[in-house]
Parts: sequence; C-alpha cells; structure tokens
Amino acid sequence: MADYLTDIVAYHRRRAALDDESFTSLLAGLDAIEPRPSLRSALLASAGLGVVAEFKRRSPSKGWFVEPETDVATRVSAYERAGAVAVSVLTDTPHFGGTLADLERAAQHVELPIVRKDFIVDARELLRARRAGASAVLLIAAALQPEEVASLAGVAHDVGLEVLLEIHELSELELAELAAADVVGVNQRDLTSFRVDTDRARRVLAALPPGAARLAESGVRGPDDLAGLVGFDGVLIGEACMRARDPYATVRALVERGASVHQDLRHHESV
Ligand SMILES: O=P(O)(O)OC[C@@H](O)[C@@H](O)c1c[nH]c2ccccc12
Repeated sequence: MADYLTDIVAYHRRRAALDDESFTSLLAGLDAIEPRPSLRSALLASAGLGVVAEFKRRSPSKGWFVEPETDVATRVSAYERAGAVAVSVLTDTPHFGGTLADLERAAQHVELPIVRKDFIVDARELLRARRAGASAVLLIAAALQPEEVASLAGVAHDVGLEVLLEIHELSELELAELAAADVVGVNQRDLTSFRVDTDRARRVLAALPPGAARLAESGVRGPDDLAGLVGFDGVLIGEACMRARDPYATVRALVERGASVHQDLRHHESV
C-alpha cells in the first residue's frame, strides 16, 4: 500500500506536468509586489516560543476540522490578535481542503508573516506563492530530491521568499545547508504514516544548524505540550487552532504558555 506522502506528492507532480502556464509569464511584475514581513525574523524576535498558528481545513488522516465554508479571514485575524508570530495556510486542495485563494485572503487581512503550506515540487508554485502574499514557502525534504531542494530554494530566494525546510530525520539535515534554509522545521508527524511522536523535536534540537530559526511542528494539543519544546524559536500548531470554538482564546493561551516556557529556561540558565 502506498503511503500518504507518496500519494500526495505524486498528485502534485501530475498536476505540475499538466500546468501549461509558463515560468516567465508568472514572473512578470512579481518584483513590484511588496515583500511580506520575514518569518525567520519574527521567530527569532519572539520573546519566547513563538506560536505559528495554522489554517488547515482538513487532513487526510483526520477529515474535516471545520465546516468546509469556514472563512479564513476571521480565523487568521483572531490568531493575529491573540499574539501568534506568524500564520501558516494550507493551500493543497484534495488532501487538506485549502486553496491559494485562502492564502491570498489571509494576506489581505493580517500583517503577520505567512507561510504557504503545500507540497511544492515545481518552481511556478513559488511564483504563485509570492504573488498571493506568502513570506515563506514550505519545502519538504522527504518529498524532494536534493537537487530539487537546491533549485527550488534558489528560485524562492531570488523572488524574495524565505524557505522553511521541513525535516523529519536527522539524515535530512544536510539539505538545510543546501537550501540555505531560513527556518528549519522538525515535523513530529511522519508524513508517510501520519503518526506523531511528540518527543521527536526535542531529540533532534541540538543537531539543528545555528543560522536558521528553529520550528517544532505538529502534535501540540494544548499549552501543556509546550514545555518539552524549550530551545525552539517557535512551534507550528494546526489542529488545536482549527478545532477551537474560540480561536482567539485558544491561541492566546498557547502564546502565553509559549512565552513562559522560555522564561523558565532563562531562569535555569541563570542559577
Ligand atoms: O495539526 P498539527 O498536528 O498541529 O500540525 C500542524 C502542522 O505541523 C502540519 O499541518 C504539517 C506539518 N508539515 C506539513 C506538511 C504538509 C501538510 C501539513 C503539515
């Protein structure tokens, strides 16, 4: 049986093969579009463990988190008011129920840095991300050949996008250098099985490259799960933010705990 990641990436490769819009036409006028604020800077500047709150309508393993017609603007505005340092928007349609229009609408409603969360295998999607208002794009190490990581990251940087390189295994870390990644994300969810290991980020933390911002991803159910992520610059939280009846209160509680987690660490260092 094929795994989730293989199926999803195969879909995106087929789609790219059928895409007849040219790179050059998508590039036209792009440099006139104002760059968005930096994800890396927002993470590094955050007082504690910064919360990157995600807009994810559904997932392949868990189904819908919200009504399909849920408006992205209301929710990401609540994330912003609650003190999230950035917003992540899923734009994959068949598996996660998102669209690039969701990202565009989010970008019109918040000032925060925005990450385009998708399974990007084709450089034209980078140009579309930039046009829609993304600050950064996700590149998934496990979905790409090393030379694809290098070339996609190069194009992303050329058009003013930051690169969030997602790894799962330590063996993928050398790609962070190859991509000159601005942010390295450690996904605690294995994208082949969608199983979560909530200790994974903590275990690989010490090996992460010093230049990039460090983001722990997936599996955080609430504030109590943040203590183990001390040392990261930020944490990416999707399902818990999406299932929340009151996204403002939920994100606020996560933000407050995220800040205090680091105060604890500073306290330990000074004694
Ligand atoms: O809903 P969670 O467990 O809080 O996870 C959020 C985010 O990490 C997850 O959506 C994610 C991480 N990497 C991805 C790659 C593709 C799609 C989705 C993801």
